[in-house]
Order: sequence, then structure tokens, then C-alpha cells
Amino acid sequence: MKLSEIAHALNNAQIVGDPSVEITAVHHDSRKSLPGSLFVAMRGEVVDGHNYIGAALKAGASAVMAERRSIQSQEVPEILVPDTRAALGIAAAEVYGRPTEKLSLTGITGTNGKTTLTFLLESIVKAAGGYPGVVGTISHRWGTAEQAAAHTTPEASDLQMLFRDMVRDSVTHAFVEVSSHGLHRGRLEGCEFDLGVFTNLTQDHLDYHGSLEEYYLAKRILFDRLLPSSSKSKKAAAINWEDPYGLRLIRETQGYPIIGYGIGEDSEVRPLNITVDPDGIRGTIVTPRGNVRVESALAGSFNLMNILAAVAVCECLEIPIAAVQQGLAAVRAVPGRLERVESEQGIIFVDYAHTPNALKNVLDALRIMKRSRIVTVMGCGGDRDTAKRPLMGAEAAAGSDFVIVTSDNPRSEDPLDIIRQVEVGVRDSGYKLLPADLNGKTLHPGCYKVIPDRGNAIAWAIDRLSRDDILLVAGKGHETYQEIKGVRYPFDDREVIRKELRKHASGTGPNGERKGSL
Ligand SMILES: CC(=O)N[C@H]1[C@@H](OP(=O)(O)OP(=O)(O)OC[C@H]2O[C@@H](n3ccc(=O)[nH]c3=O)[C@H](O)[C@@H]2O)O[C@H](CO)[C@@H](O)[C@@H]1O[C@H](C)C(=O)N[C@@H](C)C(=O)N[C@H](CCC(=O)O)C(=O)O
Ligand SMILES: Nc1ncnc2c1ncn2[C@@H]1O[C@H](COP(=O)(O)OP(=O)(O)OP(=O)(O)O)[C@@H](O)[C@H]1O
Ligand SMILES: N[C@H](CCC[C@H](N)C(=O)O)C(=O)O
Ligand SMILES: [Mg+2]
Repeated sequence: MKLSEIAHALNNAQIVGDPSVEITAVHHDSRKSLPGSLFVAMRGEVVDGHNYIGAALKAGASAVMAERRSIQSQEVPEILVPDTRAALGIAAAEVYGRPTEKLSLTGITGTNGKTTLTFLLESIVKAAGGYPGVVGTISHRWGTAEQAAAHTTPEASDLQMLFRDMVRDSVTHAFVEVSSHGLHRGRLEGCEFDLGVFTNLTQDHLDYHGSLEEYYLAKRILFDRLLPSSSKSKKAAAINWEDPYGLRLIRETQGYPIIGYGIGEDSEVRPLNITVDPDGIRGTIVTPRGNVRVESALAGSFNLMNILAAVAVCECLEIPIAAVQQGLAAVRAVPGRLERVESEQGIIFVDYAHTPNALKNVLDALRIMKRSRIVTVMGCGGDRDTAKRPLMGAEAAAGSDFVIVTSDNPRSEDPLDIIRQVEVGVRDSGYKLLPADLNGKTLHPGCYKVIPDRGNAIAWAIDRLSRDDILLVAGKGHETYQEIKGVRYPFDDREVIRKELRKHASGTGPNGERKGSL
């Protein structure tokens, strides 16, 4: 595509230099620039992309988009725009053939449940004979292609490139997890959505957004983008309208049909005779098109909400009910979400709960299993919302019999500082530090312990677990690293648990010595 055609698609763009230069790719990172690519310079929080124009040209970039004149010679043309961040996605969509106009695109936003919902929808589309594509926290995948995800919602040009490849490989339905950072930072520019989904909104990311109000307003951007357009005239939204912010969203947005899902009888998509037990969720969901029979292996009331969301989406996408039923039943587990690690020691779960609300929901789900004690190993991420730390500590204490506070990606922070902030919430819930005379002997109910090293914390808990206990290792789910001071060290809760269990099976405790059971 010629540079002039890209400029034409943008508002207020001015070309300096040759407009006929051919562009085949769009990049925001000089390190990825190649001959044929347009390097888009964006001002970031860490550096200013304008300072990397020289590096992009050295790497062979054929043209540059910038907010100010940056190239002295006219050898390489430059497009000047007032806001490169807003222009990046639009330019990439043009160069890659406006891929999202060629498939059905569903954007899923909300604090919790997005990843789980993508797994359900992916399975349902397969059952319906379609070809799903997913962009999300665990990976970006379609057909036999799978890329590890650096971000839940990739930068706009990377996202458009994914959609181009999906279209090339005949994907029919794409599902993208839309993070609030992604919305606020313009990563969805250039996307033509068919459907927007809102799961819920509870406290997270206040470090970035400043307030829950700003966090909500970022989420709302997805729904502001749903107005019918020339390429897609039938747009819609599926919203958990029992969430206060979901209800507000319904009141504040208009111009397209909205389907409300929830537990209550007034919801268009709602449960009828559903049972949620430790082995799964079974029963019927009522929809405007008819009843959907649910046989799901996923446990927990929060997963009922995710199943309702999936059914509501399928209602909007008009996916046959038989395929919805088959697709829901085919999802046996979602990686790192209430993932059960088999053990002689007690039941062990790994879960990605990293918000107060997620932790509460998961612990509620475990409570119905009616085992003798729930032991929780948890921590909070560094360089993230500090206000959620005591709240997560309080939720862990409220839902468990014993809490071990540990590290979860301290990033640039001192792990002990983070732990101290979590402890405030644990203590406010009436929990006491495990007394020294009991230290190391028992998981005394109403007590907590601090073990900063996450591997040691897991080992310590497993070593003291009884057959009738539940151990929840929360916060990292599918993650395979621990980020400390800018370095990602290999670390996988599930692997660490299995390693500890193997030690127990061979009759040695975590330190090599023989351990007795409680
Ligand atoms: C706050 C935030 O989202 N920051 C992201 C943002 O950083 P930034 O704008 O400050 O970029 P920067 O590093 O200053 O660089 C500015 C520009 O210079 C370019 N550059 C930089 C260096 C170089 O050598 N050459 C070059 O061209 C960069 O590509 C960029 O375009 O753009 C970078 C490049 O895409 C991202 O890596 C970075 O993600 C940071 C690391 C991050 O942790 N983001 C998290 C919070 C995030 O986005 N999370 C959400 C999920 C949240 C959730 O719901 O749970 C997500 O969608 O993943
Ligand atoms: N509908 C829900 N409501 C509340 N909590 C949920 C819900 N679904 C999942 N959870 C909890 O939140 C955790 C994260 O779930 P999931 O990965 O599906 O959410 P997400 O929105 O993709 O999160 P992220 O923004 O970190 O990618 C789960 O491990 C579980 O503890
Ligand atoms: N997308 C979330 C993931 C948090 C996962 C948790 N393990 C942590 O590091 O806080 C974030 O970046 O805030
Ligand atoms: Mg996710």
C-alpha cells in the first residue's frame, strides 16, 4: 500500500517527502523495523519513540510517522499526525487490509472472567464448525498457531497483524480480551467490533487509572466503539447487568441491542434449576431463543457467571444451541483457573485470583467442598495497585483457616514492603502471626505466617497439609515466571507443587529430612 493511502485513512495527516513509497508493515518498536515498514514513533512512559527514529531507519524502515518533524533529509518520507498513538491502529488496519471487517470480532472486557470466557467461546465455535481465534492473557492462538502473550491486549499494530494472519488462515470468529490499559492506550484503534462483552468491574489497576471511576470510563470505551458502521451494521453488547457498573453501562450507552445476563429472573439469559457443586455446574440456562442444557466441569459460582456470559454471546452471534451445549461441555478446565493438582496430601488448587473479588469468589467456591481446613498461599504483585493489597489480605483471611503470605512478582519493589501491606488486611481480620511455640508444627486456625520465598511458602504448606485439607495457591495461575527486579526467573506454581509432592511420595520433606503427617 502507498504511503498516501495510509495518510488518506488518517485525519489531519500531512506527508513530507515521497507519498508513493510502498508500505507492507507497521511497527511501533524500532527493534522490529524492516525494509517496507512504517515506523510509528509514540511517546511512552519510559522513553519517547521519536528518539528511536534513527534506529528504525538504520534497521531499514521505509517511512516514519511522527508528531513532529524528525527527519532532516527527504530520503525517507514522514507522515505527521497530531497523535501517533491514535493513528497506529488505523494505519496498521489499512496496511493489513482492514482484517477485523472480514471476521466476527468480539471484545471482552471486565476485571475478571475474560480469559475463562475466551476458552468457553473458542470451544463453542469449534463445536459449531467454525474457526475461532483468541487474543488474550495466556496466548494468542488460532488453528495450529499459538504465540505466548506478552500483553493481554497487544499494542495496536501487533494486534492488527494478528488479525491479518487470522483472516489469512480463515478464522471465522475472533475473541479478544480487552484490558483497560489497552482501551486507555488506544490499542483497539482500527478494530471493527461486532460485539462487546462486560463481565464485571471490581477493584484493580488503581495504580494506573487512579480511581474506580476512571477505570470504569476506560472500560466504557469498548462500548462507545460499538455504534453501527458502514462495514458492520449489526452490532450488539452482552452485559452482566447485575454488576452495578454493568447496569450503569446499559444506562449510558445506546444505539445497538444489549442482552443482559445474570442470576435474577429479570435477566434475558439466566439460570433455571442450576446446581453448582465441586464437580461442576449442571442444569438449564434460559435464553430468548430457547433453553440451553449445561453440563460443565468448571466449578464455582463465578464460573456460572462466565457460562451465562458465553451463552449470552452465542445468543448475539446466533450460534446454534446444540453447539453451545457441546462446546460448554467440552471445556474440562482452564489453565491456571481453579486448576487441580492431584495429591495424596489434600486437594491442591492453583488459581489466578489476583484481585480481592477474585480471591473471595474462589474461596467461596472452595468452601462448598466442605473439607476440614482451607489453607491459602498468596501475595500481591509489585508495581501494581497498592490499595488492593490489604483488601486481598483480608479476603484471604476471611475465606481461609490459615494464610501464608508470600511474594507474587515483586517486580521493582522490595518483597517485604508488599508483604507488610498485605499483612495489614490479614491482621485486621483478626488473624495472628503463628506463635513462635507453634511455629513449624501446625497450621493453627486463625493464624498466618510470612514466607517471602514463594517456593518455600508452597513447600511449607504442603508439608503440613492433611488429607482432608484444601490448599489454594493463588495469584499466578498459568504464569511460568517470577519477576524480581526486572528479571523473569522460571517459576510455575504447578511445577513447584508437583516437585514437593514427589518429595513427599518418596518419604522426604522439603528439606530432605523425613516428615511426619499431622
Ligand atoms: C503502562 C503500559 O501499558 N505500558 C506499555 C507501553 O509502555 P510505554 O508507552 O511506556 O512505552 P515505552 O517503553 O516508554 O516506549 C515508548 C515507545 O518507544 C518504542 N521503543 C522503545 C525502545 C526502543 O529501543 N525502540 C522503540 O521504538 C516502544 O516500542 C514504544 O512504542 O508500551 C510498551 C510497548 O508496547 C509496553 O511494553 C508497556 O507495557 C508495560 C510493560 C506493562 O506492564 N503493561 C501492563 C500494565 C499492561 O498493559 N497490562 C494489561 C493487562 C492488565 C489486566 O487487565 O490485567 C495488558 O493488556 O497486558
Ligand atoms: N466471572 C468472574 N467473577 C469473579 N471472579 C472471577 C470470574 N471468573 C474468574 N474469576 C476469578 O478471577 C481469576 C482470573 O480469571 P480470568 O483469567 O478468567 O480473568 P481475566 O479477566 O482474564 O483476568 P486478567 O485481567 O488478569 O487477564 C480466576 O482465577 C478466578 O479466581
Ligand atoms: N494482568 C495482571 C496480572 C497480575 C498477575 C499477578 N500475578 C501479579 O503479578 O500481580 C497485572 O499485570 O496486573
Ligand atoms: Mg485474562
